[in-house]
Amino acid sequence: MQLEIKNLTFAYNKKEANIVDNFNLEVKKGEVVALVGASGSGKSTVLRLTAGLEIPDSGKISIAGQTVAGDHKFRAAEKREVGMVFQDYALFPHLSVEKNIGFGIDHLSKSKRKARVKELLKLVNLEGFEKRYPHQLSGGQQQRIALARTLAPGPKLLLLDEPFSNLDAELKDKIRGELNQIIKEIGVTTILVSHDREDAEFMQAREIIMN
Ligand SMILES: Nc1ncnc2c1ncn2[C@@H]1O[C@H](COP(=O)(O)OP(=O)(O)OP(=O)(O)O)[C@@H](O)[C@H]1O
Repeated sequence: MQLEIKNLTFAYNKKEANIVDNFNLEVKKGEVVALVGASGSGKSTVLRLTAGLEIPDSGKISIAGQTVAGDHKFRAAEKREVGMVFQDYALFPHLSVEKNIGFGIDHLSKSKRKARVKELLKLVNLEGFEKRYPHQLSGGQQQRIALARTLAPGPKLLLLDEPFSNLDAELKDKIRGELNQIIKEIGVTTILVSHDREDAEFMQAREIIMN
């Protein structure tokens, strides 16, 4: 299994009800899974726990066979090799596209990093955009750059939180198609959060209903 979640339980406020309560999930390598369900059902929280942005109250999370949370272990977010794209893309506004994408691969030599950035820009169909800044990009282009940045280090797991929520209907169809193609092309194991089941169908994802 690429991701294994066992009896995961978590509350933001420990005096209140659990937001995630005994949640279980197994995702195979290369699989695309969609967490769908009502607002407030804890979809984003499951992603945050998987990424290492929250500490579970109990239960266990394993990525590619290694325990990252539970059994008295906790691996920090930056050591999990998990890539997450947030709803608002969160590109660094003061950095060029090239530097945004290169952010997570600064362990590579300058020439290798440059080549990797080029490769990713090709993947997301934005060749030649290296020197642009986020404010010079459309919403859809920003989203693709955010995806390229997340994919740059070659994550074991790609987490997408409502990736289409900021896009108008027409753009949404286009982006969904492109995203689907990119994910399938590189075969990255993906968990997508959406309040819209149509997104899951479009991405040919296995649906997990949360409530
Ligand atoms: N940092 C936080 N502190 C306290 N409560 C929080 C925090 N983040 C989320 N919550 C609460 O936890 C619950 C689950 O939130 P979560 O974002 O996981 O749901 P969701 O299913 O992704 O919803 P949506 O579709 O609206 O994004 C909500 O009731 C929310 O108000």
